[in-house]
Amino acid sequence: MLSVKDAEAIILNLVQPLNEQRDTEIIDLWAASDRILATPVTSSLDFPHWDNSAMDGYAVRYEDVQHSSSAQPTILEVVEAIPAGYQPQSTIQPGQAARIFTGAVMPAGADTVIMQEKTHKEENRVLILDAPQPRQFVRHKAAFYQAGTQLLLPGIKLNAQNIAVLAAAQCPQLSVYRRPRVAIFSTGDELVTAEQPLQLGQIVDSNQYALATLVKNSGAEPLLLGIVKDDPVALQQVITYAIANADIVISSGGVSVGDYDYVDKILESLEAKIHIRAVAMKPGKPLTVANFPTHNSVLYFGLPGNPGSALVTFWRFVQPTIKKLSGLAEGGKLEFLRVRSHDELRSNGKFETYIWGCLHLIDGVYEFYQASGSHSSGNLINLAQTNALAVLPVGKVLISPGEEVLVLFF
Ligand SMILES: Nc1nc2c(c(=O)[nH]1)N[C@H]1C(S)=C(S)[C@@H](COP(=O)(O)OP(=O)(O)OC[C@H]3O[C@@H](n4cnc5c(N)ncnc54)[C@H](O)[C@@H]3O)O[C@H]1N2
Ligand code: MOO
Ligand SMILES: [Mg+2]
Repeated sequence: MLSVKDAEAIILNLVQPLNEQRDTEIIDLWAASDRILATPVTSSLDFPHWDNSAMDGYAVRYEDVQHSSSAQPTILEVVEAIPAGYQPQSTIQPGQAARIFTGAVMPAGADTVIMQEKTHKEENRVLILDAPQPRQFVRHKAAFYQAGTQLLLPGIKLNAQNIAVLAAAQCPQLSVYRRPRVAIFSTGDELVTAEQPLQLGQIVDSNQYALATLVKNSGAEPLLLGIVKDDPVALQQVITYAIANADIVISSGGVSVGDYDYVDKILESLEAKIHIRAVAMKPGKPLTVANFPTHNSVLYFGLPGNPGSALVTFWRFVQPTIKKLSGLAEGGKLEFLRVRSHDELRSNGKFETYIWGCLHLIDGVYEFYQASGSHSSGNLINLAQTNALAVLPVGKVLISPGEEVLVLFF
């Protein structure tokens, strides 16, 4: 059976990232949070835009004040006050200073700022009580960034820092990748919505709620196609619609070997190329991944129906796919943390085993706590309030308390 690593490589190889020419939209900077920048940004502004003061104090000529001390202060004439936001009016001559405030433009002639605490003011004169370093407390024009050079690279996620830089560079509108569209539906005659009364044998379609949330959290747009009966005609209709209207299609259920598990058969009837039918992992063994000759860039994930299996396969395979597809420069590689396990973790050693639980910060160090209760992939309940999956590779049957384990943090 295919290993998780090989399955991941096959899947990521099938992903065709959004196109930087076609798949973009212009948005307002106020709406940019978590979007992915599609084009490089340069600015015609230098940062700082002009030499300015880093302190409240006095702008002086270094050569005037270089030998100052509290015993022998230098006395300078204060010729003007320059608050932030105002243009200096004078050129500082030998023996002169300007009162200046943090962020205010340095006046011509001055090259150094003395902080207020090292001075003593007497009417229109100031006593400099300390010898400064040359050019101290001046933030020089273009010291942080030079106009015309690369400011931001495409493929970055727009967080608060990046958005602040774009605002400062006066980019009120910008080009970002469109959000990937992800169609989601659930299969099964036993499924009802959260509002419907339950008859014996029925179960709420919780997967669709979970998957919609995960899709949104991954920066994509869910297209919810509801519950589809275990009926080949209905399944064929919904899959045909989904592949024509989405970048990724996710179904849950119907991918095992039961008489009513139709997904693979319908995909074959639609001439899909099925790249993966099962993966050596637990939970999540019956996983189907396919694409279509007619809709070459659309990827189909038939996730197993058990709630634990659907979530684990999403985290392990679908989330990195969405990331890579969405234009993120860092692509889709998952990052695992190496942490200490608080609990004993067990596997049968035959499959790569994913155990859900919580990462807790203990004295500044993450530790993994296995969720209590059944780890059956049919048990949804103890997945609540978890934030991590511990991974036991094939062949590893036991992680003892205190031993290190690789963990996927979500
Ligand atoms: N003979 C075998 N039987 C099974 C095997 C196997 O290898 N041989 N694999 C088991 C494993 S492992 C899994 S995982 C499941 C996968 O089953 P399917 O993908 O075919 O899913 P269903 O049969 O439709 O449902 C399984 C289970 O999950 C519940 N379910 C389905 N959809 C939802 C949903 N949207 N929300 C909540 N719960 C859902 C469904 O009621 C079933 O209980 O196959 C095993 N069998
Ligand atoms: O592989 Mo299944 O996902 O263990 O229940
Ligand atoms: Mg089944």
